[in-house]
Amino acid sequence: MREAQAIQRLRRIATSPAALGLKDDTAVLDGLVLTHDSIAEGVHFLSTDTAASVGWKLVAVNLSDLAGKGATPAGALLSLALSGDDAWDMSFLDGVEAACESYGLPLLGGDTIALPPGAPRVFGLTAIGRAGERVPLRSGGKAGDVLWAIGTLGDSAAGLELLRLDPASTGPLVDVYRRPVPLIALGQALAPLANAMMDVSDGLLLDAMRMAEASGLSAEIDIDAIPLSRAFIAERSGDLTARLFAATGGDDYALLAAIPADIDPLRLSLPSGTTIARIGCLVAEGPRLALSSGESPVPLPEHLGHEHRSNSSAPMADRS
Ligand SMILES: Nc1ncnc2c1ncn2[C@@H]1O[C@H](COP(=O)(O)OP(=O)(O)O)[C@@H](O)[C@H]1O
Ligand SMILES: Cc1ncc(C[n+]2csc(CCOP(=O)(O)OP(=O)(O)O)c2C)c(N)n1
Ligand SMILES: [Mg+2]
Repeated sequence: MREAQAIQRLRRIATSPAALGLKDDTAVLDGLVLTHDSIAEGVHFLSTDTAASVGWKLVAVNLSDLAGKGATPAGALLSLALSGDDAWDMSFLDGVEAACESYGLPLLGGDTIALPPGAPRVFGLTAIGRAGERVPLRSGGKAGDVLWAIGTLGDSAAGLELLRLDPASTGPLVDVYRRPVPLIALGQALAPLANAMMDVSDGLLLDAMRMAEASGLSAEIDIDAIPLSRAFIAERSGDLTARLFAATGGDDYALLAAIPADIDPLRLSLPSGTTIARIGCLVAEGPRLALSSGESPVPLPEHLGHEHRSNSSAPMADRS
């Protein structure tokens, strides 16, 4: 089954208005922003990744969803699966602690289980945030809004490719893959201005299409405007192939915001070193997603980003 099919089925269960029809990254209940993301060995991290970086990543990917809604971290519940390797598990918790301390996220509780020997590691975290004066949804985009990317794209996917070639790889791209930085302060600064906002976790093109879909609009993206880091360009160049890789690789934990054209977020006093780039706009007409480079249209790549899909089609009876 595909992730989208599962969520479609879940929509019939999640009928509370707070669930926002499962059409956003978070739920919004009584002034709280709620999100839950899991990470699994072989799916979100490599067996060779350090335990502390896995703990950090679990917290960071959840905080990124709060950042996308401009929320302030208020608390977390951790789902911990002990692997039987005590040193690994302790180091994992060091990583969880470091990220919680860095972003002022109090751990409030959770659950602990032990995995059967050799089972892949899977962890979950529920992050709870306090909503700001406005919570920008995926669905709030207006025709004419400018699309802004906050943070660089493609670093993590490039880091993962380096690690696949050589698990001993190091450097800034590997660091972004292992220890993503949630853009909490930027999300808080932009939320009051944005008609729509979300974090980019599955790939810019897929997430931009989701924002356009939720807003009943079309997204136009200038592939040349996608923000790339110096490390990314040094590794892969800034040509069209590299840019499409950056726009579809996912795991970025950047933000995508739709902001009215008459507001210039570059005028805000954003934290120094912030990368923020005007990458396109939302329009009323046209295909759901259109790409261009210079003045020329660019055909959409086959895969716009990462979507989970189960490999097994074995019926339940065969699984026992
Ligand atoms: N197993 C699940 N049970 C209930 N809701 C789910 C489940 N999986 C995903 N969702 C909901 O579907 C929506 C989309 O999920 P997802 O794509 O994972 O969001 P994000 O990329 O922001 O983490 C969210 O509202 C999420 O809460
Ligand atoms: C070992 C490994 N293989 C592949 C990837 C790439 N990858 C896995 S999940 C994902 C997208 C984000 O994960 P998801 O579970 O969809 O998070 P969410 O969108 O729910 O925040 C990407 C790009 C990875 N991070 N690690
Ligand atoms: Mg999720």
